[in-house]
Amino acid sequence: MLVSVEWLNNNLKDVKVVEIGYNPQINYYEGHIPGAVLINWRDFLDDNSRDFASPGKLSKVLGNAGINNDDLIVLYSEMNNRYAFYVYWILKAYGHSNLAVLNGGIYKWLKEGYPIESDGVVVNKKSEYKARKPDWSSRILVWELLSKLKEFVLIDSRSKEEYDGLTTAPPEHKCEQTQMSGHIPGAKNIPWTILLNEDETMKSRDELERIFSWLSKEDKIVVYCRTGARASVAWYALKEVLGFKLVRLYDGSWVEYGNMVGVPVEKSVSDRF
Ligand SMILES: O=S(=O)([O-])[S-]
Repeated sequence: MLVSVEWLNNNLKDVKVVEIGYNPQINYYEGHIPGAVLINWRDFLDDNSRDFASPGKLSKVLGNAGINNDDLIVLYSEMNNRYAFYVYWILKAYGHSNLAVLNGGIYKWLKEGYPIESDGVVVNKKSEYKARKPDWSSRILVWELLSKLKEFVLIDSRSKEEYDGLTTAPPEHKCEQTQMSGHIPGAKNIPWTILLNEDETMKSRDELERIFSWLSKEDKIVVYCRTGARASVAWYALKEVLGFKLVRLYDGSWVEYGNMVGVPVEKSVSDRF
């Protein structure tokens, strides 16, 4: 579910607002939505790998933030809300269905003149959260992707420059290069920014239908980007807005694929790396 800034402002007392922090998390301290707790996106991951937190760890993270299983969680994040969609995808897998992303995130909130708080970190009374074992039917791992590559309709949510092989990372992630540039063979490039309006809200259902009109409801769709965050916006648009049933996120994405030996890669320009 997407909620508007107006709706959130009217319902702040009845929901748990969570800002998903990236590094550095200065933005939260400079100003955040009143009552919003800060949880870093890495807290949703395992401590020692890029896999996801165990149900035990997730229960602790959400419990420490004062969140209960029945709470309506409203997520927003830095980086154009991309980590809010990513965490939405993770929490859905863990069975938290009372979940929303703030449409347009903090950018839209500020633009509309709603109040912010900047007097330190919000600390809620701890609660007893119980995360269930995750259902990863919306996720695909690289071995399955590679073994059935031709079965899938692949959507690459990165920028055209990344897709074309001109760069391996967007400017905000320049330090984290991959060995190879290009894209997974057969993938179609639908940069994630196409799905958003200028005010960072998601495009209307009609506009999204037009963007994805080349897909059929039976297609087995796989979306990917560099680490899974931008592609989670496409996953949301396809699954939650347009109702495509067979859409999965390859969260290993280019950071995994572009560092693998011997996997097929397509690029639109000659090798520059
Ligand atoms: O948004 S990202 O995961 O591609 S860096």
